[in-house]
Amino acid sequence: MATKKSVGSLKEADLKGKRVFVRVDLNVPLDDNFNITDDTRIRAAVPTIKYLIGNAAKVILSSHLGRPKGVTPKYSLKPLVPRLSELLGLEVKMANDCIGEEVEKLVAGLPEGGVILLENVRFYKEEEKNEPEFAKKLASLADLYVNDAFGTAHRAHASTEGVAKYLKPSVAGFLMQKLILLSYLKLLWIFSSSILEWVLFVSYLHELDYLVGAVSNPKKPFAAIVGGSKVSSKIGVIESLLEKVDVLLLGGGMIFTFYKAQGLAVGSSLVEEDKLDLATSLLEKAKAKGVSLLLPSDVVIADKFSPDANSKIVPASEIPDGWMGLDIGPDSIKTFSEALDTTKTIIWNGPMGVFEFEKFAAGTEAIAKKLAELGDKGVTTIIGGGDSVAAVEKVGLAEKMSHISTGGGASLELLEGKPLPGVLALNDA
Ligand SMILES: Nc1ncnc2c1ncn2[C@@H]1O[C@H](COP(=O)(O)OP(=O)(O)O)[C@@H](O)[C@H]1O
Ligand SMILES: O=C(OP(=O)(O)O)[C@H](O)COP(=O)(O)O
Repeated sequence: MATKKSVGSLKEADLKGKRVFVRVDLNVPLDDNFNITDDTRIRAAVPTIKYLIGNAAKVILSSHLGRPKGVTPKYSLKPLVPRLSELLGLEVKMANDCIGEEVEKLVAGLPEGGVILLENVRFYKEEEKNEPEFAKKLASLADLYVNDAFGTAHRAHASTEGVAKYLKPSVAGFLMQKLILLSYLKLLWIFSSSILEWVLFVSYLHELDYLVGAVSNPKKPFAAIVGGSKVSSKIGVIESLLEKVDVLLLGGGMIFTFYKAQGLAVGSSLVEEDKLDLATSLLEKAKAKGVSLLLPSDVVIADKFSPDANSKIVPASEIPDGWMGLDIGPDSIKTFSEALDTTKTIIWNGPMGVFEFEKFAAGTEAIAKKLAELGDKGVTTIIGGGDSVAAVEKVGLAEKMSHISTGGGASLELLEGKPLPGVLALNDA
């Protein structure tokens, strides 16, 4: 990092009349009627966009939503336009595509201070493959590049990484700038011999100190809670978490791969078959390291993936064929709560269950309440991830947490010490 500082930051860029390609992470949760159930990520993108509008730039917003395979109306970004327009105080224009002639015409007609939102960039498979020709097409729409998509900073995709090669300057937005400062602070912590320098720096940037503390010097015991459904993306992170944490609680869709690796039946629960060996080795590693790795002892199972499914609570070892685990059970909530009672720092990514369905929300809500209660007692609590933050917002406890991060996988990879491609690609990184 910090190799090409001369090109400058967003504050130094000449913006008047310039077309700016802004990658944001607007991957927000939507319900079945396309209502936004949590707008945290939209709100987090607003300061950068408002700054660009205020400096007479022509703003071209790009984001993904979900993981579509090709053009899928369900994953259109259109439902976000009203909320985005409301937050920005102007009418955001929606493009029907993210590249091509029609988009070029829309961009050409953009007034200074105007904003268009491109359609879901993942409608093109070239996005995730980071294909140079696709990145060039995105780049051709603009004069400069701003990346403010912290939640997607761990992905080397065309709109998060590739495009930076063809658009100069390419700089961080304000949300991402926090991240770059964070990386700097990490190095400072490692190399600084002056505690005073460190204390001064951290107090100056106090909004970062929770994450910095968690990354470099957590108050111990340190616990991580990992759940959610992105098992293949996140199971690998557990290996490095085992180097850092004293307690590791697993929930959500993550657990069934571990159960299966132990020879338990998991019915039709979410399982990553090719991660069974990894799960076994993680259990062994936890034991060897003396990390208290807890899997739920009971689960709430359902006969279908639906809010009105029949449900029952069973021991983890008794999931029948045809049933799937959609939440952690009451005994597990109790055990997890007790394990958290003695900790001083907690980082949480991934809901404990399918909290979007009331029948399977109890585990996530109980853990959110536990963190809020511990936060009141001085424990540092950090929540990251689109759905995890949505869950905590849903129960009205976001304000109680020490730090809310828009990134789940990105925060975990940061904690792992991995360089994030979306940050490295920038001129000011
Ligand atoms: N047991 C489970 N089976 C399937 N999906 C689950 C399970 N538990 C939680 N989930 C789902 O995980 C999703 C969130 O996962 P993820 O994207 O990894 O979290 P985040 O967005 O916080 O990083 C939620 O939509 C939730 O419904
Ligand atoms: O929601 C996201 O990450 P998260 O679920 O880890 O918080 C980001 O938008 C990245 O999405 P991806 O994991 O489909 O690349």
